[in-house]
Amino acid sequence: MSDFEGAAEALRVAVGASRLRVEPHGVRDVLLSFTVGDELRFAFDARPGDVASSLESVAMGRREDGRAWRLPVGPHTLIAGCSGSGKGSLFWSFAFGLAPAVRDGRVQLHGIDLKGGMEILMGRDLFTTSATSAAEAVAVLEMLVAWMQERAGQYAGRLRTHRPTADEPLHVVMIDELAALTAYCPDRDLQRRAETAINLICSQGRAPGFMVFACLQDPRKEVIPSRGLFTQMVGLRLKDLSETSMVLGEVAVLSGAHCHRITRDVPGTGYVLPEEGGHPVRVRAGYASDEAIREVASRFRTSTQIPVVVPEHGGEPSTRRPRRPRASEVRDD
Ligand SMILES: Nc1ncnc2c1ncn2[C@@H]1O[C@H](COP(=O)(O)OP(=O)(O)OP(=O)(O)O)[C@@H](O)[C@H]1O
Repeated sequence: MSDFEGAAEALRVAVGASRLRVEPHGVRDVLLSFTVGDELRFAFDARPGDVASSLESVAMGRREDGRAWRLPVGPHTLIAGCSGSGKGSLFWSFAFGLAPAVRDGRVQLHGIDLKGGMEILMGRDLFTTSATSAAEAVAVLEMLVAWMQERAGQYAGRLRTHRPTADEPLHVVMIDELAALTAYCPDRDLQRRAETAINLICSQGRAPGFMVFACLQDPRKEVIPSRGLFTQMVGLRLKDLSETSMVLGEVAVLSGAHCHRITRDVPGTGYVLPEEGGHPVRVRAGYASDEAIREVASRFRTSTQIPVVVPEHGGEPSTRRPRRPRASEVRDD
């Protein structure tokens, strides 16, 4: 087996394949799988999800074997990739996948984008709350923690798993750059409160239906201490082998996750560990243009938007809790 692993790169080049996988097959045999051509070389468009979707997983794009790439909706997802690796396309593919459920009220998205809102404001109609400053982000996160704990209290001894409905939606916090909140935030108090709230949602949110989907450039522990609370990771293009190992684990690197070898010309490409187990799979997300984001946001807009209010002269930021939309108010266009 190790002889074949050692010769794998030479064999791959000799055959002209884009990829060679070497794995044991039974007790004595070795299986060599060549991928000829590259399914993921050309970009393709992100599309809104299926209206009848069960909310268990979201169609994000394609896998290297040509099959559709579906990402489990949660509970908590971390997308790591350096600048320009295409995190935006994963952010929007995920939001597009949930868009039909946003329109029918089963999902509420909460967008946090501390890069001046450049990313989320384009699709703001999909978001129940939009935070573009650390103070706003903390207001939203603390509101969600309070809702989560209230719902968990109501479920205690009665229900163990949340089923999203328009009355009790799934809440998904979507963070454009997690480190802007947890590592580079100039206000230490807001940073501490944001970290506490994210940790609480990541550790207690699954059962009552509160999830986090966050993007991150730098996966080091100093930058994201709560990395271990995220239940699934996607590794896009990363700087080096040690970063790939931080995101997907050493075993995944040994079995072929090569985020550090992804080239710049295929943004949105990364590796995931499939739910069913086995080798890491190379995937690519669909591309969401600005026009597509605006179009999907207007078509699937949420009927519940909550203004985030931050007092001008100090004091605690707050959000106004909305009345839950009645079924008759849910649009059907
Ligand atoms: N799936 C994709 N297919 C084709 N092009 C893409 C895809 N995803 C992103 N791009 C393009 O790649 C470039 C970088 O993408 P993006 O801004 O999403 O990267 P990023 O990882 O968010 O970077 P940063 O962290 O600096 O914001 C953009 O020009 C974008 O249009």
